[in-house]
Order: sequence, then C-alpha cells, then structure tokens
Amino acid sequence: MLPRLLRTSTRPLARFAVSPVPVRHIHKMAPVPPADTRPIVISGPSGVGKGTLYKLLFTRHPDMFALSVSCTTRGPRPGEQNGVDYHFVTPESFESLVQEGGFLEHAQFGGNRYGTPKSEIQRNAEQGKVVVLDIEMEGVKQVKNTGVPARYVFISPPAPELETLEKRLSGRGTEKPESIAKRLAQAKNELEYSRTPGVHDVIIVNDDLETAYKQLEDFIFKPTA
Ligand SMILES: Nc1ncnc2c1ncn2[C@@H]1O[C@H](COP(=O)(O)OP(=O)(O)OP(=O)(O)O)[C@@H](O)[C@H]1O
Repeated sequence: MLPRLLRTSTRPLARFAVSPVPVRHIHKMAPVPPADTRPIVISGPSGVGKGTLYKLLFTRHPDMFALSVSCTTRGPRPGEQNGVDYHFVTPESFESLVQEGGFLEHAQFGGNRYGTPKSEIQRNAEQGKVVVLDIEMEGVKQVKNTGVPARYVFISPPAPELETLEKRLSGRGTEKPESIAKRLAQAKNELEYSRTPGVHDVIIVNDDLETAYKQLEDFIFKPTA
C-alpha cells in the first residue's frame, strides 16, 4: 500500500490497471487529416456512384474536404442548388470565363459545358481543405496537362459494366432516356481511357458500396511514402 499522500486518487489502484487509457481521452482524439493534401480528382462513368462515395467521405470526415463546385451550362436537377451543386451559368458567361483563362479544365458533355474554375481550387486550399474534383475524362486529361499536382481516382462499375450503369442511372430517376443513352455512350470512352496504364493512381470497383468506400478512404488517408 502506497502512503496516502503519494496517491493521486482515493480510488483503489486496481481501477487504473484495467483502464490504461481513460475514456475521456478516447473521445477527445482530434481528427487526423490526410497526410497527402494534393487535390483528389475523382472520375468515372456517369451513374457509377462517384457522388455517392464522396458524399459519404464528407459526412464521415466533416470539415476536412471541399468539393470544387463546377460551372455548368446545364439546368439544375430537382433539389440542386446554385453555388452548392454547381454554379449554373449561361453559355455566354461560360464562354467569357474560357476566354479569360479562368478554368483549370472544361469540357462539353451530354450537350452541356462543364468546367472547374481556378478560383475554386485556390479558395478551398486557402481554407486548409483537401479539394475533391468530380470531373470527366477530358477534364482529367486537361488537369494532367496543367501539371497541377493531384491524385487521380477512377471509380469503375462492376461487370456487366454498361448494364450496371444503365440500372443505376434509371434507378436514380434524374435522366430522360436520351440522356441515359448519351451517358452510356460516353461511359465506353471513359472505361477505355481508364485502362491506359499510369493514368490513375487507384481504380476502385464500386460494387458493394461500403467495400468501395473503404478502399477510397484507405487511399486518401494512406501515409505519404
Ligand atoms: N455501390 C452501389 N450499389 C448500388 N447502387 C449504387 C451504388 N453506388 C451508387 N449507387 C446508386 O447509383 C446511382 C448513381 O450514383 P451517383 O449519382 O453517385 O453517380 P455519379 O457517378 O455521381 O453520376 P454522375 O456522374 O451522373 O453525377 C444513385 O442512384 C446511387 O444511389
């Protein structure tokens, strides 16, 4: 028995032996941001589940990531908010920004134009957030050409690939049949490009959602070499 004055608690010593880490410390552990803070470029065919996966990431790691909000000339889908889902702009203002060199990348897709304003990357990086870009194949090629450091993730559908995409796009209920057909045609190009060696740092097959999510999280949070 220790002399009473040397003990920090009046509780029996055995209580400390069974709980080496006091519970209050476990609850207060600070979230650890990714070691690699380069922007993360997520691409993959329409309907594969890119949005579903990164929204999960944002929910499970709040305040760590920021989605780069793209400009688009397409109209908002039900529930989409200007400045949150996209900056919805007219074809004329889109073209002006192209002329000013204001886009990191921009492309035409499904009859509409999409682009990542350079200002989005800068604004989020200044706030200490890891920027996530959701862009299609032409955009990926352009970002690669700029030489801006980034990490590239491709989300792939499980086989049969086009059938899976069609089911998911119809299931989402946001696209008319013509739009689904255009997206599936483009999906073939995306999948073809993804097979080019060295283009992506990781290819994740989004079959079971939680399994795919875990692979994405592991990739994003892996220690730098
Ligand atoms: N692992 C999965 N299994 C089954 N359904 C999924 C899975 N992941 C996503 N989905 C569903 O597939 C549909 C398309 O997903 P989502 O909108 O995330 O795709 P996307 O790749 O972001 O598409 P887009 O490029 O058109 O925005 C959604 O209805 C979503 O709930």
